[in-house]
Amino acid sequence: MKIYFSGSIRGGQQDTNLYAELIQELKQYGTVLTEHIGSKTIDTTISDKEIHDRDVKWVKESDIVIAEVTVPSLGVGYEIGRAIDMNKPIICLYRVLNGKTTSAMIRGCSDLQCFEYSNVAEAKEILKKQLKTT
Ligand SMILES: O=c1[nH]c(=O)n([C@H]2C[C@H](O)[C@@H](COP(=O)(O)O)O2)cc1CO
Repeated sequence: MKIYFSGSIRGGQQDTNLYAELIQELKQYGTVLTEHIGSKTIDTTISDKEIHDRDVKWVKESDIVIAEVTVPSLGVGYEIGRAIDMNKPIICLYRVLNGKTTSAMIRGCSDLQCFEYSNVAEAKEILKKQLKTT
């Protein structure tokens, strides 16, 4: 199974270590196409167009998209929208921080599965349950 993991980069990298942990967990279920999202080092050798075209190609290739959407990110929202158009199964994970929840355009979308969690162990449990049945 090819997994497209989506998480904020330019939207803010405060959750990068959490993404790395989730990516590590996801590797037991398949190949994660986007391991770089779990690293704070941003690749400056490729252009924005190259990033965009590569990532859309990876979304197309993927069997499932898993997005951590706690940190609002234009890129993550865009990838989710493109994945919906491609009829991909999509799982969104988010935490409620300081009473702020995620966008209604994500939580209210019936084309994806959205789960709230509060710690990594809970996120791993959700992934285990969902990926066994996907
Ligand atoms: O350098 C990058 N590499 C990359 O793969 N992306 C993709 C993957 C992420 O899921 C998403 C993050 O978007 P943003 O940078 O707008 O937060 O976009 C985004 C950037 C920078 O926008």
